Amino acid sequence: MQQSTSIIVIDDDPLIRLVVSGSLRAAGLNIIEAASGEEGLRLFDETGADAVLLDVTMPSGIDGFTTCAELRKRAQGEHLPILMMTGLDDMESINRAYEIGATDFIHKPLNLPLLGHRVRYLLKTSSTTQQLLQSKQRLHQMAYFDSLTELPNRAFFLEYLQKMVAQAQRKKTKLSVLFLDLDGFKRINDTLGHQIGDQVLQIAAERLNNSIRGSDAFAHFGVKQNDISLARLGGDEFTVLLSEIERDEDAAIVAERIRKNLAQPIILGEHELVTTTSIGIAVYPDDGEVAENLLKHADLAMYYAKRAGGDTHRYFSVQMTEAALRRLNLENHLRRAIERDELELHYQPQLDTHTRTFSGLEALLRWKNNELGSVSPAEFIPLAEETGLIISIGEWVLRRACEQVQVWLDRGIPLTRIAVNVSAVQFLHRGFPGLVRKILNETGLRPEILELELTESALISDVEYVMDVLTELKQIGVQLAIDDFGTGYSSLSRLKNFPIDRLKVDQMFVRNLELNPNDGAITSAIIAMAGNMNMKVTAEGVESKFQMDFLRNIFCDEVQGYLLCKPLPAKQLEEFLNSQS
Ligand SMILES: Nc1nc2c(ncn2[C@@H]2O[C@@H]3COP(=O)(O)O[C@H]4[C@@H](O)[C@H](n5cnc6c(=O)[nH]c(N)nc65)O[C@@H]4COP(=O)(O)O[C@H]3[C@H]2O)c(=O)[nH]1
Repeated sequence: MQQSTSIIVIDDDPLIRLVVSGSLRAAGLNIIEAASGEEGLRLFDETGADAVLLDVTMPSGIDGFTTCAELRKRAQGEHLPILMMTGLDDMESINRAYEIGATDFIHKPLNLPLLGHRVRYLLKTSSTTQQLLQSKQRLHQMAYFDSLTELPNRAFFLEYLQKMVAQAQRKKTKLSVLFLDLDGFKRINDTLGHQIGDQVLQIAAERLNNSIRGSDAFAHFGVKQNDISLARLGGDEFTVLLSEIERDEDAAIVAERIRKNLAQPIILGEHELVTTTSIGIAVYPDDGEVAENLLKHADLAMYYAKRAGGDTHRYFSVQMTEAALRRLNLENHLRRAIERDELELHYQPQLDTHTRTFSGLEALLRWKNNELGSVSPAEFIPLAEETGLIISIGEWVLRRACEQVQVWLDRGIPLTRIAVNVSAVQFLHRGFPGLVRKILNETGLRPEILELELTESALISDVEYVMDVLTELKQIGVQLAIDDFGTGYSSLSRLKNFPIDRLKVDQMFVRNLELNPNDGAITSAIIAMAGNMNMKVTAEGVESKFQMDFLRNIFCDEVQGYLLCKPLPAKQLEEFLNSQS
């Protein structure tokens, strides 16, 4: 036992103090003497102690029981070994001593030679108990808290939510679960690395905490309110529980406060990041009567907020479940579409307005499934992007299109270009340029024949990374086009830094040419500016002669649309091209 181990001996009898202290000092312990309960408490507060020896009867002040109870109330005294000194047959005192929190007792007259051993034994068992307690606390922390943000985790949240649902049921009140997901977090992680990703999550957790501070949602749980009013479920998913709301709308007020706080830019070194948040809301009892369903429905509502473009909130509705079932069904079938040979490419010709010949083709994906019938790419491409299936599907499209065009070129059909749509997810996936190079090698197609149609959204993330990929693609020798131009975020001045060969004006402008003179003006301006930047322009969705003439008059390089030809399967497209020559 170390000399620094200190024991407070509290007894009003100076003789007992003397002999007890002497015996304990001889056992190597450091002794502090106190002549009353009050003095003992004061000394404990001032110096602390590893154990206390305490006389039961001290007539002049507070007695041993009160002193023991007072010691136990102190944070430091909760697990303090307290040895009480009682009369030999005083069963009542012994029982009371245990009830009040004494660790053990010794009776008078004291057996002094044994006293040192007794106290050392007590200290030893107490330190083992302390260690057990600490490991229990650590285990609890690990099981119920997330180590990165120190927020409660999914297990904690679900248990707590169950309790709160039971309470809401008893009290006939409403509660609300908010399910949060950071928009574009995966991209931050992928492009800037996990360390930055982790920092973003920590900052988000802190902002969340600040957003809900002051709410009393967790007051009754016996854990500090700010620690548990929200949880991190994993990844970039967080939840907030509002355990009592009056009206459904109250949840949206909280959601909006959170959304705005989280949308503030985050500065990390030289990076300025904006992470917006999508929030789904489910309200008890309407949206679910058990915790798991409420959480599931809030998650589903979050997914709809995300699909609406993110940075917003959505309330759960029953229709969402139906749509989710369809989505799940679609996803299951889509996973096996390639191996079941359900995918096919159609090709739509593009007309060169200067030479009046069909110069290029756009490959458009079609999916026909026995159970689902034909599914529109507008429906399954976003699903493929969300599930990551677009990586294998996109590779299939690229290979199939290159193979087919090479076959046509070998047959002497004079094609100068095949345009293939590339999703943002696919473009930003590591190794995309390598894949393009590999497919060109495998199929033997000359690189300049292949044009990759990128979306504006692919270009707005990490500018440096995007520039590297574009440069590598240009080194391979392929052409680069921006699809659906005019509707997205890019301005032409931003695009001028990128090595882009062509803009495809969005169908929306072409559709309104007859009705809205503004759209005509915008289209003319895009064509003029693109010309200045050495980019060609293709107009999509041309359906009428008026649109065609208008576009030709403003020197649009190429047009594509139902007026000329619908997207056709390979065989029919070949017949169409042959009929034109
Ligand atoms: N109203 C009208 N529509 C016309 C006309 N001419 C062509 N279209 C349609 O307009 C869409 C043009 O393709 P997009 O803007 O790239 O838009 C495409 C593209 O974003 C995506 N997509 C299609 N195939 C692929 C693919 O292989 N990979 C990826 N990542 N996306 C694809 O799905 C979208 C929709 O494809 P589709 O349904 O094939 O729809 C095609 C095409 O069939 C017209 O005169 N009038």
